Amino acid sequence: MSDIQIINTDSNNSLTTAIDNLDSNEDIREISAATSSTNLINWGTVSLAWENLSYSIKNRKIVENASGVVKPGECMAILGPSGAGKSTLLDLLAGRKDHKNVSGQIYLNGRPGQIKYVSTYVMQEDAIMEVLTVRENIQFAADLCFPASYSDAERRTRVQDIITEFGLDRVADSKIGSMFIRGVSGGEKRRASIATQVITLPKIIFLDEPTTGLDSAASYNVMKAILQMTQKHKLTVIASIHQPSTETYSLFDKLCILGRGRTLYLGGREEAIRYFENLGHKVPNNSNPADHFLDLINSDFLTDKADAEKYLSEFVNGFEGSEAYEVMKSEINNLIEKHKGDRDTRKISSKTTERYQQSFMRQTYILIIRCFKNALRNILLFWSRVILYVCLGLLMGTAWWKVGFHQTSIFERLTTLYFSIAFLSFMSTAGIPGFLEERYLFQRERANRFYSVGPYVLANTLVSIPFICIITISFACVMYPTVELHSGFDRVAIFTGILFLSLLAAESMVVLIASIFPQFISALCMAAFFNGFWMMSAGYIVRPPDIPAGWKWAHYMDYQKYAYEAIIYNDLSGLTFNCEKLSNETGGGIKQYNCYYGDKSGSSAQFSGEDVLRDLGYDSVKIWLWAIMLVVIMIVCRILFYIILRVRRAPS
Ligand SMILES: Nc1ncnc2c1ncn2[C@@H]1O[C@H](COP(=O)(O)OP(=O)(O)OP(=O)(O)O)[C@@H](O)[C@H]1O
Repeated sequence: MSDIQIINTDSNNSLTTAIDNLDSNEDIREISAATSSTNLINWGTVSLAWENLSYSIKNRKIVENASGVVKPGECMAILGPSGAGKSTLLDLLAGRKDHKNVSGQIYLNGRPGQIKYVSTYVMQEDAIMEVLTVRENIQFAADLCFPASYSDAERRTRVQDIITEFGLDRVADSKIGSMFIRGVSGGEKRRASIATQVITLPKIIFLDEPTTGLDSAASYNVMKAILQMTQKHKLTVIASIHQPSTETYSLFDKLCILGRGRTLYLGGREEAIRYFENLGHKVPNNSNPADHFLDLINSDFLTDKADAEKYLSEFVNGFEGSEAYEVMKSEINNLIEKHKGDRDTRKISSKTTERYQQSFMRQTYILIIRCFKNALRNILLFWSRVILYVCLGLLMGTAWWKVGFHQTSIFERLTTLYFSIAFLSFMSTAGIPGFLEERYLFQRERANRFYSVGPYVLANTLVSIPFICIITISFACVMYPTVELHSGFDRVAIFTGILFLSLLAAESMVVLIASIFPQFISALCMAAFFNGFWMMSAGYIVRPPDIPAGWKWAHYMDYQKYAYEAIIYNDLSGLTFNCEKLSNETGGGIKQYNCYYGDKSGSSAQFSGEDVLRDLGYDSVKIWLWAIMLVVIMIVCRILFYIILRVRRAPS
């Protein structure tokens, strides 16, 4: 019987299964559900072993013939010089590499298995919301990934426990901190980030360089917290690490030392000193053993390639002929032998087959609360835009102060309205940094199966609505009365409503672009490019009849066209404009008035807004239909956003 015990949380019936023979997707899905829902529960322990693991790219062996074992309660460090293959080995063990380039075996409790369903991979970069407190971040993670059967009190207790385990009590209610808010220290931030990702106590934890960027004291505290958790909960932990200090090094139980993808040593940390001493490389007194090993095996600076190969091969051969190697091999064999008779014992109850802990609606609700808090506190996301738009409203108000009803005001009205749509839409790009930060967190949490794409997209969409509403109203309140556009509640309401829908469409387009181009500069460039493109085809810079036939499609796809035409129609219809007076005399063919629109015979002193709309070709605009078009464009962008997130995986 396997060590892996899965408890059915819904029925409280104990089910036992082995994580093996998971050939069909159905099985994988079931195990995934069961394991993630029971990580916190009495689930047994998992040992990880690998044999003859190799990984090649373009005929180059990045990891070669690696074998090893890590048992529950052990914390192993993967050490090696830069480019030795530490991250690659970690990724291989975590099942994050393309199978077609991988050979060898990975065993969970001595049996082949699907590792990603019993493990968590903690990446180097912090994945945490900077404007939330340490406790809020951990609490949201707990709300998302604990089984629904857990009460609020149980979740809070577990959150407090992990805060204490990671030594974060003192800063539990401090914000993480961003460029605008002074927050916790780098080490505390790293610990909080790790805590949010391992709160379910996955049986195996992979950490990619968890101490990168931290000073030695902070690194020590991070590793100590991880080690305490490893021992307390009998977890299996593997971390790649770059030059640990003596104190940090002393926390590891095991070492795997790599050189150019080959295993130069794998075994106990303390035994490593004796092992290298036997090879004639005694660790000098009062020196850091990790530094000594790394100096010893670093062949990068041997100019002759053959010499470097020979030098490393001596270590590889030395290890393969050593007692440490025999111990490792017999540990792997014992595990395989012990679990030889294990069979996939039972089908897991259908009640445990949900992939996520919370229902779709509950995931959406939790994410809405979190996104809302983030948007409320994250100055970059919306508030910077509110300030910007109010300033812009003031600027426009002073530039086009009370435009009036002379025919020359028509040009000013068209320009003001076009500028309102085009520039405000353009400024949606200000939300890119905040969105990218949130997207990064989404990728990490999705990879750890906290929630699915649908709830995230829905939460992101719904939360943007009230904030864009605030932005639109604050701009309209300043600009509309100062420019003195068409008065009346209904006119103001239509202007604000159309601007609001246009900004929603612009926002949807920006998040879509940023999801396709997730690096800040490329997202910014592409968003600017598309905004420029829509500005050009909206019908103001190039009048609709003059748009070349080959570009007509862009005009009809352009959300700015619908917004611009709708607010022009809203403003001009029902108004009367005065023509330029040329002469007081009448008769004899003398032109009394010069009218830009309407009756141009010279006898008419005024023309209507409808005349202007007809001349410009906007007389067939239907405001409600154009508003629907804006909603359709927004929905299409959001659906594409969903599809992009679904098909795009987090970079490994
Ligand atoms: N996808 C890839 N294509 C080509 N070469 C790769 C790829 N992935 C890794 N490598 C190469 O494999 C070697 C090992 O890379 P890896 O990132 O695992 O090393 P590392 O020990 O983690 O290095 P560092 O400590 O500098 O992060 C490097 O020489 C790297 O250039």
